[in-house]
Formats: sequence, structure tokens, C-alpha cells
Amino acid sequence: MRHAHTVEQVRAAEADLMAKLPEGTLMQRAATGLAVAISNFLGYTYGARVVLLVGSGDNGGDALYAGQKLARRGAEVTAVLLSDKAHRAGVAALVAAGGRAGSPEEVGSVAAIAAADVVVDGIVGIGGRPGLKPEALATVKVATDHQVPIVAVDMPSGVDVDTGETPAEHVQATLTVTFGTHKICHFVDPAAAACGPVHLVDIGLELPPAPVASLQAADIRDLYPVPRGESDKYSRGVLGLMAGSSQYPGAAVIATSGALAGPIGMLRYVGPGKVADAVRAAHPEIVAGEGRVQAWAIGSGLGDELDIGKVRELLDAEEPALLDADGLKVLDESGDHTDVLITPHAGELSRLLGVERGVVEAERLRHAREAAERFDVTVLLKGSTTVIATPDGQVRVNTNATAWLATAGAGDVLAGLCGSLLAAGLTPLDAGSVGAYLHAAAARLAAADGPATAMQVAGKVAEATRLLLRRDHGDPR
Ligand SMILES: NC(=O)C1=CN([C@@H]2O[C@H](COP(=O)(O)OP(=O)(O)OC[C@H]3O[C@@H](n4cnc5c(N)ncnc54)[C@H](OP(=O)(O)O)[C@@H]3O)[C@@H](O)[C@H]2O)[C@@H](O)CC1
Ligand SMILES: [K+]
Repeated sequence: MRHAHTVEQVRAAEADLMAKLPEGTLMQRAATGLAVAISNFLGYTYGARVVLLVGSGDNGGDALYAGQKLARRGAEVTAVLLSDKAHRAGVAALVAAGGRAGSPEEVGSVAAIAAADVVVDGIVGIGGRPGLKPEALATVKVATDHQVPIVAVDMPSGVDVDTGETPAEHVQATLTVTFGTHKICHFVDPAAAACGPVHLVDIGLELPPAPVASLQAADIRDLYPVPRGESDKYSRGVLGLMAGSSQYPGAAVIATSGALAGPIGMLRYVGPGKVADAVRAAHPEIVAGEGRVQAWAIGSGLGDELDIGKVRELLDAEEPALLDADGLKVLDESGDHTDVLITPHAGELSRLLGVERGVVEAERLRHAREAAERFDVTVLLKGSTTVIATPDGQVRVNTNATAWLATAGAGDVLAGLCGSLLAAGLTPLDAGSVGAYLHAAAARLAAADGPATAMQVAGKVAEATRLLLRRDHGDPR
């Protein structure tokens, strides 16, 4: 599991550790990790042309000391000081190592940046407000116009660190090097999309529990409900799927494909006779009609045939349920729904919350949390990074998606798969986060060489799961 902490938590941990260490130790640890990451990124150091964009805080200090270390190894380092309060000892150290430092005019920042092999963004870090001042923005624009890669120190300057929002201008990084722990902006879009890959440098911080986490391959191995010797089709879990309509029969077939690719032992399909025929033709292993189930997945493609009374009844029953698409229409703020998982996209969540879609997209974490609290459900907000929030305030973010996943029916596959995980006994939080991870991993396999349809994604879920469950090469569990 990767964890993201708030600025307040990082500051407290930093203060605790600094009290035990000689002054400047943490910055030196950060700068060393940063210098190594920049060298690795470039593939060489000697003769590399490095430009540092340096703001008024310690983020700039990290950049300056990293620049000192690179200059000592033969890099040609220029620091563009964007504030007259730039870290003084850092500037002196860089200059003593043979680097140059001065205001944009003094160092000829435009020419230096245009000719650079890499630009290091030390404008602001965790002390920054969103947005960039005009002078900083101008230097960043030169780098962007000349396609010079930008390595962000801690985070791309200008993003909102604790929310992942980007209400104003910000740096678009090629790589981000962060310290101690991930920050929320590294996981949550739109800021996460501005980070590039994020490299974490350990500086020895001791941190409290994190408010936001992100599953990794090893977590999927730990959480996936692998059948045991004594398992039968019922104990593996039976899912009831209510999806599809005469208007959208395909949604039932696609959601079924997602569900059968998950861990359940059996799937009961509940829907119109003709749609059931289509589902059976595609998947002879399904059982049509109601019966005992361990969880329900309701909503994909129900259209006008949504039976609100029936769905409410199922929601009030003791089995956990997943609501998607049209099924979301039955959700209200009354009642205890802690065993319900909903899987809206930004448009659907915006309708539930009565706000504009663009606002949900810009403030994904905030709105996922708000909906979880308001409707007392676990919310999986789909998107390039998927946010999963529980009514008791836990958040997981899934970051392994591929843009190829933006295809019709992909949401139906996800609903079926997450429903399958719910029926196999996972909590709504685990079912949502494991489902989102496997769905994205399957999409990566399906779309390795180009576009893929939702059915092709569903067709790769089993292979993605198999690869993830392997403990070592060639040894499937
Ligand atoms: N924590 C740790 O464990 C470690 C932290 N370390 C490093 O320290 C960094 C945090 O340093 P920090 O606290 O000095 O804050 P930082 O973000 O550099 O500057 C804030 C100042 O910038 C200004 N400013 C604000 N917004 C702005 C904007 N949009 N555009 C322009 N300027 C803006 C504002 O000053 P003002 O303009 O108001 O005078 C504010 O005071 C952290 O990210 C990491 O890199 C490592 O060295 C070691 C371990
Ligand atoms: K930065």
C-alpha cells in the first residue's frame, strides 16, 4: 500500500525528526535523493545543463543543494532566483561548487532554460498556495515551449497539495521527486496528472496513519479472495445481477462478463426474458432468475425499465449491493447504506450532489468524500484516477488506469467485477479498490498495442488476476 499524508502531518513529523538531528540534515537527505534522481533521469551528470527554478522557501533550498551536488560531479548548473529571499546558504553552496545563481535577468534565464537538458522546479513545495506568480510562470513557459523536461521538487509548483485540485496555473512535470511520504496531490487528479511518475525518497520521517492510500500489486495478492480446497460454488459467493433492458441488452452481457471474470462461484441474472436469453447465449454458465445471493449488482443499462420499488427492497435487505448507472437513481439520504458501493462517473455524481460536472471533475476527492458521507455509502468515483471514499472517511485512490479505458461499456465491466468481489466477501472499500485495480490492469493488457473494447477488457481480467496472484515467476498460487 502506498500512503499519502497531509501537509500538516508531514510538518509535524518533520518537526519531531528535526528535533533529534543536526540542523539541515533533512534537507541534505532530500537534496541527495533529488540529485541522484536527476542523474538517473538524465542518464549522465558530467556536462549536463541543469537549470534550477528557485522560490523563497525550503523547496528552493532542496533544488539548490541538489544543484551543488550535480555541479560537483561536472554538471553546468544555473539557478534562476525567483525571489530575493531564496535560501542563502543553498545559493552560496551552489556557487562554491561552480554553479551560477542570480535573478532571471542576471543569469539570462530564457537562453539558459531553452538550452537546458533538464529544469528543476523548486518554486514552491508544501508551503505553497495554488497558482504561480507571473515571473515564475514566464520561466516555466520557456521550458514548456522548448520541450525541456521538468523535474518537480516534492510536487509540481502551483497545484493544491492536500486536495489534488489545480484551480490555477501550475507546472506540468516530467518526473516528481518527493520526500518522506506521498502527498495527496500525487494520487488525485487533476494534480496527479501533472506529476508524471513520482519517485519517493526516504528521509526517515515517522508518520501517523494516512488519510489516503493506494493499492499496489502486493495488496491485491493479500486481498483477493482465492478459493481454498474446501470451497464450493456457493461458498465462493453468488452474485445477483440486475442489468440490461430491451433498450440496452448489451449492458447485461458486458456486466455479466465482468462479474464472471471475478472470484464468484455462480451468477444469477435477473432481467427481461429476451435479455436473459442474450446473456445465456454469451455465457451458458449463468443461472437466470432470482435465488439466494451474497450480493447484488444493480443498474447497468436498466434505462426506463428500472423498478425503483424492487431495487429499494434489495437495498434494504441484508446482502451488500453495488449500484451503478440507472441504479443510482434510487439512492436517497435516508437509511443506513454502509454495505452499499456506488460506482458513478463524474456526470452521475454531479447529478446526485446537484452540482456541475466540471466542479466534480475539478474537486474529485472533496465530492467523493461528500457523497460518501451524505448518502452513507462507499463511493467509487470513476476517472483517470479513481477515488474510493467510505462513509467513515477512509479514501483509496487507484492510479494504474489507462486512457484507453474511456470506452463504452467499461463501466459495466467494472460494476460486474466489483459486484463479484462484494459477493465473495470483500468490504465495499476492498471490493471497489481491488476491482478498480484489476479493471485497469486488464485494460492495460487489452490495450497494450492500441484500442480495446469493453468486452476485450473483460476478457483480460482473468489474465490480469492470474499475473497479479503469482508470488514469483512461473509459480501461480
Ligand atoms: N517537510 C519535510 O519533511 C521536508 C521538507 N523539505 C522541503 O521543504 C519544502 C517546504 O518548504 P517551506 O516550508 O519553506 O515552503 P515552500 O513551499 O518551499 O515555500 C513556501 C513559501 O513560498 C511562497 N509561496 C507560497 N505560494 C507561492 C506561490 N504560489 N508562488 C510563489 N511563491 C509562493 C511563500 O512565501 P511568500 O511569497 O508569502 O513570502 C511561502 O512562504 C518541502 O516541499 C520540501 O521540498 C525538505 O528540505 C526536507 C524535508
Ligand atoms: K516544486
